[in-house]
Formats: sequence, structure tokens, C-alpha cells
Amino acid sequence: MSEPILTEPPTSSQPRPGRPLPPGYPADREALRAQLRTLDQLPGVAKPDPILTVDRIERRFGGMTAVSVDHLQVQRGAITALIGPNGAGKTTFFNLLTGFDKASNAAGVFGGGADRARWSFEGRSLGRTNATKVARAGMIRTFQLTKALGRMTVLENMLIGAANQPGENLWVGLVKPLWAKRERENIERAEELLRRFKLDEKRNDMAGGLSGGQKKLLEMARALMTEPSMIMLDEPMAGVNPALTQSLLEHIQTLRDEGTTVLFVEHDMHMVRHISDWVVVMAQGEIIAEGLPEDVMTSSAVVDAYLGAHHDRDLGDDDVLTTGVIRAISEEVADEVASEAGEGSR
Ligand SMILES: Nc1ncnc2c1ncn2[C@@H]1O[C@H](COP(=O)(O)OP(=O)(O)OP(=O)(O)O)[C@@H](O)[C@H]1O
Repeated sequence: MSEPILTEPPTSSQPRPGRPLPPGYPADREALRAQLRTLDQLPGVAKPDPILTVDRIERRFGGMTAVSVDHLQVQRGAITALIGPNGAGKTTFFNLLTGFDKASNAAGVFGGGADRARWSFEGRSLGRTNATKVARAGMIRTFQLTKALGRMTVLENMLIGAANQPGENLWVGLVKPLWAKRERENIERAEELLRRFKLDEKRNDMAGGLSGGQKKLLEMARALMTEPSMIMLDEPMAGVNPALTQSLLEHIQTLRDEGTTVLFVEHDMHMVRHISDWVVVMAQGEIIAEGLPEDVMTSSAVVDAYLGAHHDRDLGDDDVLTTGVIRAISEEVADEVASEAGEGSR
């Protein structure tokens, strides 16, 4: 696979238009990266200023453990990539954190006991809350398969993303002037985001008619209606054509610079290497590695974990052809040659 031409990530940040950066937010991305470079690159390592902290979260489906994360901290203001082979548990982990699924050891679940799952966001415990409350707390996600509502217009899709929609609260619904003011504000914000994501000309089109990449942009724009402190993107690049790749990457970097922490799941290793400040690797439900992109993505443990399910995966750099990879590929080729020879002699 040839590497797409990508511009360098910005190293300094701009304040969010109309909104100051959150207090203590690491505006200078280079300084943040320098701090991250001083950390031990070990699973569960403490971060200088974690926005999200997870402890002992487990999800079992029957006898199969899909997620078993002992400890993870996500650094505020960093772009963190969560990578791992198919079936590693990444989406399930996202679902648990955002309240779309319940941990098998959640508080109140039989057997949850002393080892119950705990996670906190901005220092606030989220373990017992549902998806709506998690979103209101400022942690919002997008999905692997876009959830744009096809029979609604692009603008209507944006407005259902607003946290303070009229009608959500009976009192707001009754107090008409306030209702009208909020609706106006929501429309203004939606229009501004649509302009920014270059979807403004599509505002009255049905969302179902957008391309795959435009739906991804719409979903990201909609997630921003609530002005989240952290956005979790599940495979933002999947189904996006090369023409939109660069603009999607720029949007993600701009989000970070304007005060939104980014955690994303992605299989596109060029993207991971290009824009992440930190990489977390999952395999078989567990976090098996954490560290700087240039180090983690060339680690043989990580490459080996990938080879289980991604024999054809380009990890984005020739340096990944470590001994482990070469050994595994040679074994696979030898197996194929042996089985072809067996078939030929039958
Ligand atoms: N609702 C479910 N019922 C049963 N098993 C499930 C369910 N959801 C996920 N799993 C299983 O849990 C494991 C982890 O799946 P998950 O989708 O979280 O992995 P992933 O890392 O996101 O994979 P991919 O990169 O392919 O999206 C897989 O073995 C999957 O089959």
C-alpha cells in the first residue's frame, strides 16, 4: 500500500473559536509530546494529567472474555490511538466506557464484588451511568458504522446531536422564549460546524444520500454539537475515500488544538503513525502495550499480535519487518507451499 501524502501535524495550537481552552489544557502539543516521551512505555503507565482513568473493566460473552483491562489512563489533550487486531475488544471497550454496554463486573452485577469495574472521567465516577449521562459529562463517541439517520436532512441530524434540544426538558419546552433562543443557538452552532466540515451545501439534503466519507464527517460534526471534552472515534477512516482523508485528519488535529481530547480506534496504521501522540495496543481483550507511535508500532510483541489476524496488514513502516514478522511470514509461506505440494500429489 502506498502511503498517502499527509501534511505534518501542527505543533502549536489555536484557541477554540468563541470558547477559551479548558483550564490546564496542554495547549502546546510539542511540550505535551516531550512530557509523554519521558514516560515508561508500559501498559497502565500513569499519565501526567489523565482525563480518563479505567480500573479492572471486564466484559464476558458466555465463556469468552472480550475485554479485561486492568488499568488505563488517557492523557488530557493528547490524540491517543487504540489499535489491535480484529476481535481484540476495542469496540466493546468503547461501548463499556460510553455506557452503551455494561461491564460483567459492574457495580450491582452479581459477582462484581470488590473487584468491580471503575472508571472516572474528569475525576468524576462514570461506572454506574448510562450513555446519555456519559455524553452529558463530556465524553462522546462515534460509531464504526455511521449512525447518520438517512431519512433526516443533514441539518436535522445535527440538531438531534444537541444536548440542550428543546423538548428534552419539559420546562424548557414550556418556556417558549427560552426554547426559541436555544433552538436558534443550536441552529447557529450546527450551521457553523457544517461550514467547517464543508457540509453546509448539503444542509437540506437527506443524510442517506451522502457518501461514506461525508457521513463520517457528519457524524463527527454531530458529536461536536455538545462541545465534548473528549471525543472517541471508532474507525474514523473506514470507508473514507483518499480525497477526504486529509481533511478528516486535519479536523481531528484541529479538535485537539481547540481543547478536545481525542481517543480513536483505527486500523489504518499510516493515520495512527501520522497523528497520534500516544498509542495503546489491545489484543485478546487486554492492553498489551502502550507508548509513542514510533516505538510501539515497531515493537515485535505488537507486530506479532497483529499477525494473528492481519497477515496482510501494512503497519505503516518498513521498520516493522522485525525478526518476529519475518519468522511468521516465512512459516506461513512454508505452510502454504507444503499444502499446495500435498494437493498436487493427490
Ligand atoms: N454482542 C456480542 N455477543 C457476543 N460476542 C461479542 C459481542 N460483541 C463482541 N463480541 C466478541 O467480542 C470480541 C471483541 O469484539 P470487538 O468488536 O470489541 O473487537 P474489535 O477489536 O473492535 O474488532 P474489530 O477491529 O474487528 O472491529 C470478539 O470476539 C467479538 O466476536
